[in-house]
Amino acid sequence: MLPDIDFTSTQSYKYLADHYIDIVAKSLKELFDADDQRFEKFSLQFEDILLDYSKNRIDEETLALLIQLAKECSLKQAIDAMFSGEKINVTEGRPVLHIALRNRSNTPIYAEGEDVMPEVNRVLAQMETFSNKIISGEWKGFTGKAITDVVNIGIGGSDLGPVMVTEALKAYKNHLNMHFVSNVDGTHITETLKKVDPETTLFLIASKTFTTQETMGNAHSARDWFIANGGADEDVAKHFVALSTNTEGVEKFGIDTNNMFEFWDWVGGRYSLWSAIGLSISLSVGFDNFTRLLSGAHAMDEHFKTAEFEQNIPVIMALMGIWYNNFFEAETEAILPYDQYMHRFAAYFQQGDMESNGKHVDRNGKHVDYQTGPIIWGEPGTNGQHAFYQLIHQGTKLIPCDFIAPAQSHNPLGDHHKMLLSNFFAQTEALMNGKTEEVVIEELKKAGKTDEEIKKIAPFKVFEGNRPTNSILVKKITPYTLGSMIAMYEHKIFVQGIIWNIYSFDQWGVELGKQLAGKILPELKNEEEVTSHDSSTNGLINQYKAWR
Ligand SMILES: O=P(O)(O)OC[C@H]1O[C@@H](O)[C@@H](O)[C@@H](O)[C@@H]1O
Repeated sequence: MLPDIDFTSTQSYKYLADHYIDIVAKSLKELFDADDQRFEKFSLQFEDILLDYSKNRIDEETLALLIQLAKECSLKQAIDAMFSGEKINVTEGRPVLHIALRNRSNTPIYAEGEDVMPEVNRVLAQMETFSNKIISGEWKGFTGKAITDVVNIGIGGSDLGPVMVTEALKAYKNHLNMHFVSNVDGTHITETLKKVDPETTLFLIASKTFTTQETMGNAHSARDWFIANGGADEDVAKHFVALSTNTEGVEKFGIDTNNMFEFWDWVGGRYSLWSAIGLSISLSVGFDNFTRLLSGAHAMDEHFKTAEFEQNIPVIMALMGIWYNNFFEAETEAILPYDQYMHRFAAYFQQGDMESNGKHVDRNGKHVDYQTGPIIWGEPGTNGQHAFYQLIHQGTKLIPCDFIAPAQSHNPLGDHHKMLLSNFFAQTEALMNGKTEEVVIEELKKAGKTDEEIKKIAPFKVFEGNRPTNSILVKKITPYTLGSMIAMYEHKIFVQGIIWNIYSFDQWGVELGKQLAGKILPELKNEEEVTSHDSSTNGLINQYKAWR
C-alpha cells in the first residue's frame, strides 16, 4: 500500500515554510562565502556519476528538513511497495515493475504472486538471438539479402526511449541504419520509406497496447508499401516484428506471434525502454551493450533502494525539485546535457516526468491545493546558451537547471571537449554568482565609457545570479552510465509523486483528445457541413473542408 499523507500538513512542511523565509533572503554567493565545505557537504558520487547539488538555495537545515519531509511521507514504505510488486498503479490495478526488467541479480520479483523473472529472461534471450541474427546478416529478407535498415514504428513511450538511447549511444553503433517513425502525419512514414529498400528493411511495430491510432496507421502504411514494392503476404514475417503486450492485436495485424517480443502490463509505456520496446536499442548497439544499459540501471535501483536518504541521489534530486516547486513556486525545470549524443534526453523526460506527475488529483481523488509536476524542457548545451539562456540568466522566472556533462568525450577532437566543458562549468558559476553593478561599472570604466554612458547601460548588464543548478558530471556516457542516469531520473519522478500524494503511473490525461479525435475522424470523411460541435470547432472543421 502506498502511504496517503498530505505533505503540506506535515511538521517538516511547516518548518520548511518558515525556513524558506530565511533562505530566500540569502544569496547563493553568501551561502558559499559562509561555508567553504559546501561542495563536500552537498555532493554525492555514485560509481562514475558525480552529483554536485551545492549550487542550490539550501543549507544544512534545508536538507535536514527536506529529508524529514521524505520520511514523514513514508517514502521508504513506498519504495519497498514498488520493489516488492505491490499494485501501486492503483487506478489501473497494476504493479509497477520496470525495475524487474533490469534486475540483473535475477532474484525473484513477484507480480500477483508469480515470479516475473523467468518471463523477463525468456524475452531477453529472444531479443539476444534475434539481434544477433539481424546484426550478423544471418536473418535474410524476402529476396535473400541481409537486413540493412531498421524502422521502429511507435509513439510516446514506444518511441522516445528507443530514440533517445540509440542517439545517446551512437558511438557504440553497428552498421544497421536506424529510423524512427512516430507521427501520424503521413510525412513521417513517407520520408522514411524514401530512404529504405523493402528487400533489406525490418519494421519493428512497437506498441504496448497495439491499438494506438498513430502506430497502427503507420504500421498499415508500411505493410502496404512493402506489398506494393515486391513483398508477398508470406514475406511479411521476414520483415515485420511486434513489440507488445497484446498478442491478439498482433495476430490480428497479421504478424506471426513467433515474431512477437512480449512485455507485460506492469511495464508503463514511459518506463518501457528496458523491455522488448528496447529491441531497436539492442539492434543498434548490440545485445551486450543493451545488457550494460540494464546493468547500469540496476545498479542505480540498488542504490535507490538501499542508500540512506542523505546519500541517495534520486531522493536528493527529488527533494531539490520539491523545494523549488512548492516553496519557490518555480514552474519549470530545465535539463541541459552538454553532450550532443544526448540531444533527446530532455524530450525523453518530458514524457517521463510530465506524463507521470502532471496530475491535479491526489490519491484520495481530491483536487490538490498545491503544485505538482513541473514543466520539463531543455536542449543540449551549448546550443541552448545561444538561444534561451538569456531568460534563465536575466528573466523574471526562477528556472532550476540540471547541467549534465561527460568528463570524457567519444570524439576528442582538438580542444572541442575543453571548450564544451568550459561552458558547462562557466554557466553554473555565472548563474550562481551573477555580476554586480559595481563590477559592471568597473568594466565599463575600463572600456573608456563616460559616466553618463555607464549610468544608462549598466542596469542591462547586471546579472542578479542566485539561480540554482545541479551539476551532474559523468566520467563517460557509456551504456552503463546512461542506464544509471535514466534510472536516476525515473526514481526522482517516483519520489516526487509519493510526496505529492499522486499516482505517477497512470496517464488518463491523454485519453480525452484520443476519444474526441475518434469522433471527429468520420466527420472529416464526408463533405457535409459539421454542426455537432461548438462554433469554434465547427468553424475550423468546415474551413478545413472548404480548403482541402
Ligand atoms: O505503446 P502504446 O500502447 O502504442 O502507447 C504509446 C503512448 O500512448 C500514449 O497515449 C500514452 O498512453 C503513452 O504513455 C504511451 O507511451
